[in-house]
Amino acid sequence: MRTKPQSPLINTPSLAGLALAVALLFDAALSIQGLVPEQASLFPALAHFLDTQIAERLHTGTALIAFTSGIMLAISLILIPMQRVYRAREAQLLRERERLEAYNAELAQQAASDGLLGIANRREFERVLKLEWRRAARERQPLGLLMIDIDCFKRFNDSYGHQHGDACLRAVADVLKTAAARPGDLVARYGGEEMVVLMPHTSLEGANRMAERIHTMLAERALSFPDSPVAANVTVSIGVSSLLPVRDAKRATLVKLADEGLYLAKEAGRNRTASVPHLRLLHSADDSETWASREHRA
Ligand SMILES: Nc1nc2c(ncn2[C@@H]2O[C@H](COP(=O)(O)OP(=O)(O)OP(=O)(O)O)[C@@H](O)[C@H]2O)c(=O)[nH]1
Repeated sequence: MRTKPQSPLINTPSLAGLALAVALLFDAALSIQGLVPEQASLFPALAHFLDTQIAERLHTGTALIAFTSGIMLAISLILIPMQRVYRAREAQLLRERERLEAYNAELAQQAASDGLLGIANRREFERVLKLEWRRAARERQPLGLLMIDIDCFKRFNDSYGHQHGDACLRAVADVLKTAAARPGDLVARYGGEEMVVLMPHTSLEGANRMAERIHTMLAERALSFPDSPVAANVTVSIGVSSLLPVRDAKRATLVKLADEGLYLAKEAGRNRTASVPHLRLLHSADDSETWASREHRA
C-alpha cells in the first residue's frame, strides 16, 4: 500500500542545529540557482544572523533532516562564529589591498620618471605642463620654463666614456633639483642631455634668476671637464621663457620659446642664459586680456 509522502521535516534540537538547518537549506537554494556565495547577497545576511545569534562562543549541535524519500540525515556540527572568520579575512584583504596600492604607486612613479636620472621623464613633463598651463590660465599667473643643455657633451662622452657621461648627467639633474626647490617646480629630462624646469607662478625675470642660480650652483659643483672649449668644468646653456596663458597663447609656444632661447645661448658662446624677444600676454586692470608690448631680453 502506498503511503502518503511525508513532507520534509527538520528536527532542530538546539540553536546550532537550527542554524545548520537554515544554512543547509540556504546552501541548497543557492546550488539550485547556480549561485556562489560571493554572488549571493543573502549570504552575508545569514552570516550576520549567525554571528549575532551565536555571538563569540563555539556551539555544537545536531540537525536531523528527514526527506520525503524516507532518507534521514543526521549531522553533528561545531559552529564557529563567522565574525572571527570574517575579521581575519577582512584583515588579510586589507593587507593585500595596501600591498597592491603601494605596488601601483611604485609602478606609476616608475612610468613617470627617467630611470637614469631619477627625475620626471618627457611624458610626465607633457602631462604636468598641460595641467599647469590650465591652472596658470585659471589663476592668471605666468608659467616659466627653462630648457637646459650640457655644453659640448658629445666631447665629454668621447673623452671620458659614457659611464662618466651618465654620472655627469645625474650630477646636473641633482643641481637642477636642488635649485628648483618650490613644491610646484618640476625638473624633467626632455631628451638626450636636455633637461627642463617648469615653474608655476614665475615671470621671465624670475625664470632668469633661477637660470643664474643654476649656473652658479653648477660652477660650485666644479664637475671637471678639462677638454671643454668653454671652461675647465661642466657648464650648461639655458633657454628661458615665460607666458601668461590667456587668449590664443598655446603651451607649445612656451616650449618653443625656451628652445629658441637655448639655441641663442649656444650661438652666443654657451655657458649662458638667453631668451628670445616674444609677445607677452598681459591683462589690464579691468581683467580683459590684451596683447601687449614686445619684450627684448637676451
Ligand atoms: N652618457 C650619455 N650621453 C648621452 C645621453 N643622452 C644623450 N647623450 C649624448 O649627448 C650628446 C649630445 O651631443 P650634441 O647634441 O651633439 O651636443 P653637444 O656635444 O652637447 O654640443 P652643444 O650642445 O652644442 O654644446 C651626444 O653625444 C649623445 O650621445 C645619456 O643618457 N648618457
